[in-house]
Amino acid sequence: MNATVAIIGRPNVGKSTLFNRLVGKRLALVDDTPGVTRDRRPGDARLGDLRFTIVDTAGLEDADKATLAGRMRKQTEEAIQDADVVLFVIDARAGVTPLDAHFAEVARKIARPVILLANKAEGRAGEPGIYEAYSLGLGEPVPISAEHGEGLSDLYDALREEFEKLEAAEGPSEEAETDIVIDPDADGEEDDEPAGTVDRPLRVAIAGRPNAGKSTLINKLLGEERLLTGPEAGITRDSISVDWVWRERHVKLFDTAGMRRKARVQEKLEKLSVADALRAIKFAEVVVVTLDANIPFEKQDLQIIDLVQREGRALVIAFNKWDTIEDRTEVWTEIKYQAERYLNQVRGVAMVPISATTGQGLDKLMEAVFDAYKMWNARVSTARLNKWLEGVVAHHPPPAVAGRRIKLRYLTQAKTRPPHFIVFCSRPEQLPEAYLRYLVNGVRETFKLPGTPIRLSFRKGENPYANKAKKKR
Ligand SMILES: Nc1nc2c(ncn2[C@@H]2O[C@H](COP(=O)(O)OP(=O)(O)OP(=O)(O)O)[C@@H](O)[C@H]2O)c(=O)[nH]1
Ligand SMILES: Nc1nc2c(ncn2[C@@H]2O[C@H](COP(=O)(O)OP(=O)(O)OP(=O)(O)O)[C@@H](O)[C@H]2O)c(=O)[nH]1
Repeated sequence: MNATVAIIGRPNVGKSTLFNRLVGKRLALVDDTPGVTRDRRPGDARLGDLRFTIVDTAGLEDADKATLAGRMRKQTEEAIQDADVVLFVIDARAGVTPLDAHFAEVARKIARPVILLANKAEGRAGEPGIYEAYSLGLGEPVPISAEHGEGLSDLYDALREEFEKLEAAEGPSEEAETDIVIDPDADGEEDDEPAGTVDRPLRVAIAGRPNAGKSTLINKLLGEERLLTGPEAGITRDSISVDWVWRERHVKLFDTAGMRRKARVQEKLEKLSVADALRAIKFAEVVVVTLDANIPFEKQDLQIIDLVQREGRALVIAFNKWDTIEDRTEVWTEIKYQAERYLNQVRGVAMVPISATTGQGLDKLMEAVFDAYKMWNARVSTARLNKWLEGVVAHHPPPAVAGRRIKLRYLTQAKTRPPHFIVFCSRPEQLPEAYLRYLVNGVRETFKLPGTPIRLSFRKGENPYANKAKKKR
């Protein structure tokens, strides 16, 4: 795979310097007059063992304020069209400017993975800008100094991760890409619902251990014996996908091991299915983990659920073969009880009893799939988060460690799909695990995110707004 990576950002943030750094030759013109990069130029880049094509986007020759934003939008969209990954560069010393914010909105709407780079971060002058960068909603900024060659190993890690995802997605699905379409509306947790159209079907994986009924489930959903009449078992190692429409919404379903059962020797199956599940999970936005309601929460089931959680996918659990259960009330009570015990990390996850053979519960299952997807895309405004954090600090502050209280200063959501929150605090390394869980559960309950994997990271630092205020003083 030869990936193409585009560098975008407003004039003068250091795009050409970064380009030169990655290409290793003085190809692009660097100047501190904004707009000196006149062309979109490609170069062969290397970073560690990564090889890729890097494209520097054109600068804007005239600095006519009235047309700048519009022209940048057009140019950026063009550059992004051919790119697999986008590097969005801001100047950490200048902080987030309105033009950056406008630009970030364009970048957020595109279906490409974006890595946010806070350039000119050498020394401490870039620090406030780095914190501010979280507010762009493009994930965690990677501080770099293109000029001094600092932060390149973090850039390497970020790129590598994206390349790996691209490679994984290159398998069976042509359009399996890591979309980062998220809601630019910073003011609420409603989300746009991008997937479900012809162009962007919602990617749903059906995972579960052998014999749980995955193939039967997919066949029933599709209403035809599609999977079983597919290519011969053993021909492909990839999971297979089928397109399907549910209530006018387009869905791409991925199955895992079903097809291969006949081709593989029995003893291999136990091991394989987890690796297979992982593969399907990586393609998917929502994963339906199918359990046999007669024997739910086996070790392998929990392993698969754990994988989904770790991969940060939206999750729904289907309890299949419900037609074979006699005392349904009793069994359901028991399942709910066990779920509390085993599924603490995805508290409140949607659980749906189904029968893949009779079709019972399948509409409920699909409703749960779309609901889970919606939550996975949720965005909570910074204002609401900090209002909540204020209450936490007042009533359940973190414990004192070695006689000093750890201060929680600021909370913001850096990313969706899944929701990822960043807490700025003093001495993050000393916050106890239990307190972290307390915060995650608090966020989950307060902002109504049951069952969604939630990421919460800690950063050492001040409240970026406090910093700004200080600067002004
Ligand atoms: N301090 C510092 N300055 C940098 C860094 N990277 C770039 N610069 C400076 O920032 C200025 C702009 O850099 P360019 O690479 O030309 O910026 P650009 O984004 O390509 O600009 P346009 O071509 O106008 O779009 C130059 O003076 C660079 O020397 C850095 O890491 N630290
Ligand atoms: N009674 C009942 N049996 C079911 C149901 N769903 C699947 N089965 C049966 O369970 C067995 C396994 O179903 P499959 O669909 O092949 O299971 P799978 O999960 O695809 O299995 P692998 O191919 O091994 O991964 C078959 O005998 C199915 O007929 C259900 O809802 N009710």
